Amino acid sequence: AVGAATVAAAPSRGKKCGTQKRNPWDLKGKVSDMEDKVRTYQIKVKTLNQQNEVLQDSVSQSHRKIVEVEKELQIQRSQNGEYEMKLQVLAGVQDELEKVLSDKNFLQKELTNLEGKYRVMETLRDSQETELQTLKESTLARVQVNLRDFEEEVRSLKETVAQQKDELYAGEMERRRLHNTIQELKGNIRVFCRVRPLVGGGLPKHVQLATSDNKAITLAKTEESHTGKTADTQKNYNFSFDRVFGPRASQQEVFEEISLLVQSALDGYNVCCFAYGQTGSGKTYTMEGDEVDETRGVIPRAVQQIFKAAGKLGEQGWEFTFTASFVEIYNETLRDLLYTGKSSKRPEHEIRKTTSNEVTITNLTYERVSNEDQVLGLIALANQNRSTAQTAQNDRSSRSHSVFQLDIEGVNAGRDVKCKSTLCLVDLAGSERMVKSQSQGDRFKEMTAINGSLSNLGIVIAALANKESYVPYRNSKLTYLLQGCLGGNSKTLMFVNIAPEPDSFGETLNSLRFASKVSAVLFPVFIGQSTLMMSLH
Ligand SMILES: Nc1ncnc2c1ncn2[C@@H]1O[C@H](COP(=O)(O)OP(=O)(O)OP(=O)(O)O)[C@@H](O)[C@H]1O
Repeated sequence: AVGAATVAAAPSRGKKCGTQKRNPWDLKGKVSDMEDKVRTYQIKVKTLNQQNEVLQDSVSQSHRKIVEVEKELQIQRSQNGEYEMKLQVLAGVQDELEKVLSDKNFLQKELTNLEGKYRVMETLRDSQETELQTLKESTLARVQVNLRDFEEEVRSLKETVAQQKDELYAGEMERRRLHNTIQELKGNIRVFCRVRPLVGGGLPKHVQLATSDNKAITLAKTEESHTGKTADTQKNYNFSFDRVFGPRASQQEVFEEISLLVQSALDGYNVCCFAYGQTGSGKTYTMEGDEVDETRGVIPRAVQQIFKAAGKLGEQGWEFTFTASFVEIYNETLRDLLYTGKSSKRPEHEIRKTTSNEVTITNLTYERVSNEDQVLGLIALANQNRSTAQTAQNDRSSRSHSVFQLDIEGVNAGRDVKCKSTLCLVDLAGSERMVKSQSQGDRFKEMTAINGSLSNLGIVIAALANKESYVPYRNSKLTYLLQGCLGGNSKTLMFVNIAPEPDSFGETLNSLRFASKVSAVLFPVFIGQSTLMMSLH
């Protein structure tokens, strides 16, 4: 600003000079003008120089400033680069934030939506809870009333049930008493006769059965005239028993009679059933029968009845345990038919009496059973054991007694009563008499043993029926083993099985006579036929 003022002052002086006109001659004046001009110019130059310097100064200053500004610009530019990068990053962040924001908005909307729904649900729940509460209260009240009614009903039903149980128990006891009275009236010892069908079929000619009461049987023998001049005569042998079954009688029919005794076994009475008769007369068929349902014999049917009846008595509080054993008596020696061990290690057996006077056999298999199938399995095992012995000794089973025993123990804990009994089913050895010519050695020994034990059985039964003070149980293994099941309140049933073929006449007559002896000692008063029979001897 100072420079500019100085330069502005110079032209005003020059102008003044320029206005003064010099004469051409006035050289001096002219020189002085010139000098003035020079001085002015000099001043101008000086001023200009000064201005120049000032300007140069300011230019250099400006340069410096430019450098500085450029530097700053440089810095600024590099900062700008950084800023741009940051800006880019921030733009990315902004994008993300915007996305997040839009997500947030979406979620917010959803949330609002859900909150709305939740509120609706809450309202619904509240109303349902109120409804439920009301329902609960009313139902509870109703249920409580019903429950009280039910309790009352249950109490009265329980009383009725208890009363009916008492009545049922009294009824059951009365049934037992009556059943036993009937059995005793029928006789604690009974004899049934069963005629086997002819081997070739058809009806036997010399064996006639009474048609009226199923109790009489007539054995007829035609005797040829020795002289040939008189007509042949027919001799009739009449017998009567508690029941006679003809060749057509089914296993079911036969069992119906025995089933009453089987019931007695469950009622706590010992029951013993024998099959007596010559070899091939049908003893095993009667006692065991075949495997087919209709032809099953006494043992499987009795067992079936017992388990069925025990199940029914279970409803009245009775609990039963059953123990089965199966023993063979051959030549007065006992053999366990349920033995499953090595034959070389077969133990020996002895009949013993326990301290409570019960008969037991040492080393014998006593098998706990609870259903029919188990017993059938044991019968099969016994048959297997018998057939093994059979191969070693021909026809052995006919010459041995086989005794199946089922020990029955019943407890009625509620009534504090117990009952104990044994059901004994015996397939006796063939009863044929000794033929002297054939009976030697072992065979003679066998026959003696069989005849001995069978006749002793007759003697024991007779002694029991006559209520004799001494009963010779110990005279044979069979009666010693069975003494618990014979006598007292026990029920005894003897089957006499007979073969109807004419060539068996002698043995049949013999069997009928033996059975009649037993029958006769039992009913000497009632059965006239027995008296007739006795006279035949
Ligand atoms: N009532 C009957 N109905 C049909 N078949 C019978 C009858 N009784 C016996 N049998 C048949 O007669 C044959 C001989 O009977 P079973 O074996 O029962 O005689 P057993 O007296 O037991 O002879 P053993 O003393 O040899 O054992 C058998 O084949 C048997 O099936």
